[in-house]
Amino acid sequence: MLEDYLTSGNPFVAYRLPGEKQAYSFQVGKVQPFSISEFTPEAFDNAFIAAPFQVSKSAFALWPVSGISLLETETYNREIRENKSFRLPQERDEVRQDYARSFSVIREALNAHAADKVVLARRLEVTDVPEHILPQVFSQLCQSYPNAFVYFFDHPQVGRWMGASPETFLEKENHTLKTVALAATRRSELQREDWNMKELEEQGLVSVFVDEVLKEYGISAYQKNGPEPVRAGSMIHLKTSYEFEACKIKDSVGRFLQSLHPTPAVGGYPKDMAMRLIGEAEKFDRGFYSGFLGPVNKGEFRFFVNIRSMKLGEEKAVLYLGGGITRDSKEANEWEETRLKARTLLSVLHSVKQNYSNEAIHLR
Ligand SMILES: C=C(O[C@@H]1C=C(C(=O)O)C=C[C@H]1O)C(=O)O
Repeated sequence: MLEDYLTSGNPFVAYRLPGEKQAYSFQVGKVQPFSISEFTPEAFDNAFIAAPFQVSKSAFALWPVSGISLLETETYNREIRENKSFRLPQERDEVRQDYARSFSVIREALNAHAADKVVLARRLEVTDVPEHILPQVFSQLCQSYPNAFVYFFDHPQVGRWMGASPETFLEKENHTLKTVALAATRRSELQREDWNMKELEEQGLVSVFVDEVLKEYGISAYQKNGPEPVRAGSMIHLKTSYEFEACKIKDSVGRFLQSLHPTPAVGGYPKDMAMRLIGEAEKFDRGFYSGFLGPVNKGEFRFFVNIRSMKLGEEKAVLYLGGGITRDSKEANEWEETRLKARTLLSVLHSVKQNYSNEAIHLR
């Protein structure tokens, strides 16, 4: 199925929801650019939504040409497992120095108390990624990350993206809305659970922001659990879960999405200043990275943050990797954290490539 879309050049969407066995796919027909403040589950029923990082830019709704099909993801080679011995190759000095420069722009602003947290992202480019291995990479991501939202889609107006996101943005199921405050990163083999002040603060700021948005919408009765550690591939994050009644924002779901996006998990705190600083420090457009995406169906929707993702094109993959910077952040640790996040996709790309051609992956 995915092979057919790729060879025919037809736009498509494929996704696998967290915890589910089956994936879905469809060929894209109608497309509608829209502002996320206009979103209602009714008007966008059956669509797959992709919203960019910047709220001022258009989000896109992609509708199936006809039906949505089930996609088997376990029919591929079961023997390919995430390669635990995978070693991320060294990156070029230039890339390393660019990151250090961007980091110092953010740090100076934080030291001057312009903001309390800013998420700094960078890119990592992998060359020699042939198109024909992509269906298997998707399938392998589904198998390696059963609790992630795994997606692969292509449309000329959005680009070709694949990822395995551990982060819910906003979900509506059975009259209940759910969101999370997810932040702070550790290697999962470090089993220690004594999170330090820096980690508690960077996650706490996401929680503070969610509390503020809920308050702005007059929502005072909500369930809040956490923070608790959650595993995402070879990492552990801290997560606070929120739940409240969907009727509280019945006529303002779109405006609510706009207020919540981007949370300080991928933007920063306060939001507007963090957005400005990201614009100054990062030398590229994030596009759909750290935006949100997911399906809408029968009045319900499941939106996830577009992280642990890559933009695909011309035999290459560009990974986007971010991490929260606070006044206590150390540059070398933050750099290593972005490399750790790269493992989510690179270890799978690597094993699929090895399986096909016995070749390792190459970084540009
Ligand atoms: C921004 C990313 O991840 C986010 C940032 C985290 C952090 O700063 O520790 C942790 C989880 C995510 O909310 C990313 O993976 O690119």
